[in-house]
Amino acid sequence: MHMQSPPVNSLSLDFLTELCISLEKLEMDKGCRGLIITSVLSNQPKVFSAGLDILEMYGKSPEHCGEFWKVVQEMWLKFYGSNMGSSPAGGCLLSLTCDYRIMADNPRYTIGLNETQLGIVAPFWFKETMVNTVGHRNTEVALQLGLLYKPAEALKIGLVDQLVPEDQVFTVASQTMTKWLTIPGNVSVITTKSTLNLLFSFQLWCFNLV
Ligand SMILES: CCCCCCCCC/C=C/C(=O)SCCNC(=O)CCNC(=O)[C@H](O)C(C)(C)COP(=O)(O)OP(=O)(O)OC[C@H]1O[C@@H](n2cnc3c(N)ncnc32)[C@H](O)[C@@H]1OP(=O)(O)O
Repeated sequence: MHMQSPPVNSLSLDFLTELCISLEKLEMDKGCRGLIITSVLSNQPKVFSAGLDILEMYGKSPEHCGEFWKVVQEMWLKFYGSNMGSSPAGGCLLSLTCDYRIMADNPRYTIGLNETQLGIVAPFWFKETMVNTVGHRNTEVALQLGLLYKPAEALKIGLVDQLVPEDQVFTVASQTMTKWLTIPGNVSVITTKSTLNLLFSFQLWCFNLV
C-alpha cells in the first residue's frame, strides 16, 4: 500500500478513513496474506508519515474529534507490516502497529513518540504499543523526553527491526514479507497475533466504555 497524501502523509480524518476502508477490503480478500505499507510522496520521499494531522485537533467540534479519535483507534487495531523514513508521533504509532519495521538508513530521518515535545500526552495505547516493542525503561525515557531517534539509535533499542540503504527499502521489505509468508497457512499466524494483542485490545475496549 502506497501512502500518498501530500505534503507529509499526515493522518487526517479523510486519509485515515480511506486507509481503514482499504484495509478492510484487503482483510476480506482471501488472496491477501500480508501488507507492506510505504510512502510514495513525490515531493517528500523522506517522510513516512508526519503523524496525526494537527489541524484535525484544533478548533473542531467534539463530534468531529470523537469521529477522528475512533478512526485513529481503528488504524491501530488493523496494521501488519511497514517500511519508512521519518515517522514522528502518530507516524511512529502507524509503524509500531506493524509486525516488522524496515527503516531507510539515513541519519536525517527520525522516529519516535514526540508528543510531550508538543505539549500533548501520548494516549495509553500509544504508550503500551511502545512498551510492547522496546520495553518499559526505554519507553519511560522516550515518552517523557519526547525523543525522536535517528535510525541507528532506533535499531539499538528495537524500535525498528532493520536498517537498509534508502534505495533498497522496498526490495528488502518484499524479501522479508516472502520469508514471513513461508509460515504455512494463515490461521496459526492470525491466532498467535490475536493472542499477543488480546489483553491490549480488551483494555482499549474498556477504555472506550468509560
Ligand atoms: C481529537 C482528539 C485529540 C487528542 C489529542 C491527543 C493526541 C495525542 C497523540 C498525538 C499524535 C500525533 O501524531 S501529533 C502530530 C505530531 N507530528 C509531528 O510533530 C510532526 C511535525 N512535522 C515534522 O516533524 C516535519 O514536518 C516532518 C514530518 C519531519 C517533515 O519535515 P519537512 O521539513 O520535510 O517538512 P515541513 O516543511 O516541516 O512540513 C511540510 C508541510 O507539512 C505540514 N505538516 C507537517 N506535519 C504536519 C502534521 N502532523 N499535521 C498537519 N500538517 C503537517 C507543515 O505545516 C508544512 O505545511 P506548509 O507550511 O503549509 O507547507
